[in-house]
Amino acid sequence: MSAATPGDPTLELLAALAEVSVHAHTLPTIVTAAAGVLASHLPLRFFEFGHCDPTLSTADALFQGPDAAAPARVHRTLPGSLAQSALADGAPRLVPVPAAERLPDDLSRARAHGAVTLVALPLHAADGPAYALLALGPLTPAFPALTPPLLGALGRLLSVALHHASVLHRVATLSRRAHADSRKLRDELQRAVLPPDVIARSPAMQTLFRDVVPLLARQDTTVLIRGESGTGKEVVAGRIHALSLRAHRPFLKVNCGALPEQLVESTLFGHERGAFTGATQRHEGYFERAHGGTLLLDEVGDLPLAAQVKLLRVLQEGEIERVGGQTPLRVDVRVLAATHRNLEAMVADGRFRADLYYRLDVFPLVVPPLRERPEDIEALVPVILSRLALRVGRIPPRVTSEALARLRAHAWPGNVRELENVLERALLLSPGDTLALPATLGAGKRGPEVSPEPGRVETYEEASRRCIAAALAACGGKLYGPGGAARLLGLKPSTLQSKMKKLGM
Ligand SMILES: Nc1ncnc2c1ncn2[C@@H]1O[C@H](COP(=O)(O)OP(=O)(O)OP(=O)(O)O)[C@@H](O)[C@H]1O
Repeated sequence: MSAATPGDPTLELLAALAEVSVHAHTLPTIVTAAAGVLASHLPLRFFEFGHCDPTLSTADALFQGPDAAAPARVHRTLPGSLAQSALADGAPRLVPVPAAERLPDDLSRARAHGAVTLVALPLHAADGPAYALLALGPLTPAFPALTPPLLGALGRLLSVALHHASVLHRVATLSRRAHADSRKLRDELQRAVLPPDVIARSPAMQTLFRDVVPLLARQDTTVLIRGESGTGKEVVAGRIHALSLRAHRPFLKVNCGALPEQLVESTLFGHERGAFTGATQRHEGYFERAHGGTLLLDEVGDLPLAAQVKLLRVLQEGEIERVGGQTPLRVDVRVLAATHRNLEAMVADGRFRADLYYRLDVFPLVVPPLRERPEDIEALVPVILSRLALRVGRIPPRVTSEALARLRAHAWPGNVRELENVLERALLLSPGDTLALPATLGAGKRGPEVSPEPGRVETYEEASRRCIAAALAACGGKLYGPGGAARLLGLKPSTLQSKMKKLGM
């Protein structure tokens, strides 16, 4: 600095470099700005600039500065031996390049017009010592203006700029990492945290909801959700949709078992006006309405064979044809299918198409029956009671440990839906603040058979429920076919089904 006097061009040069150190935020911008300042204040016709880490041992590594964004040109062009000698004693200095030194093309061209000199400046960067190297050439009479004090001041200014750059670089890296971490955490949280009304306390359900469902949600494959009636297959399907990229698009559910046979196709695929008597207007089916989203085909085993063929075509080709329509329509729908039936047996009987079965069964998923996860019963009871009580404007009643033990001991052939029904009845029977369970929960007891209280005659409904539940429990929940509850009770499958519906089982 001693070389500078007010009005001196050297002072102006330092002031301009000070500006650089304040405003430049990355090493390349420091380099470019400093180079611009030097070029405008010193009549140099050529120079290059870079910084390097003297702790790296080989000459090549010497030019690989700690910042990957450092100007590559210097890294490539300055011979390592030359740079090492320029940086040898750690003091700011000018090193004339010997005439015999082999130089890269660009510096050789510069040397054709005069000598080339290196300027070595020790810098103090945030992450340890570094050096700035300037290759100057060809020299002009102004060159001696780069005196050692000026070089020292230049080095200090560049150190400050480099320090800023390095701190900013770290802040930017940390902020990028923090962003990525928070995104990851949010995703994990979304996966791990279930909505409060979805219960998964048992290990089996935790694995299902925390591991399997998020994994399936990320794919766009068909999933076949299996499990006894009322186990929560629709709840699982809803979570798959909610965690998928289709979450902001529709999630529709159609119960294939509840559709009148002659309307199955038009309900699923739509129909054109006049396609059949009564088709007074064009109608969009479930597939069209679910476009972009997810469609749950509940009770897929109940689809008539004709509709099965059409469904297979949609799954394979992504196209539907409205009933009475001529042109296929492209639809983008993720299909989830659910069933409580034994589809393998139905395929063997010819009631379900084998090709459709294999197409649906891409990823089979089984929701275990409630009797296999008593921990969930305990957690479900307060959630269901709160929901039911809220509906009728009551405070949820207290559940005694005896009541809970009874609920845990029951076999729940109708699973969570049956638990909901029992609790609804119990709530009606409990005007006070303690839940009173009905004398019989149903016939699906795991423990010793509990008969109605002595002296009380069972109602017809209670007896039917107990009888059906016992048959279902004996058949492991299987309704139809050999070893099914219908055969055991001597009923037609459709009769058993309608009785169960009537009883809310
Ligand atoms: N894990 C759960 N947490 C809270 N409620 C549940 C859970 N599983 C099921 N339920 C409730 O139980 C009832 C039946 O569930 P859902 O309709 O999903 O069963 P499903 O297996 O699809 O039945 P179906 O075979 O009759 O179609 C619903 O009211 C649902 O909200």
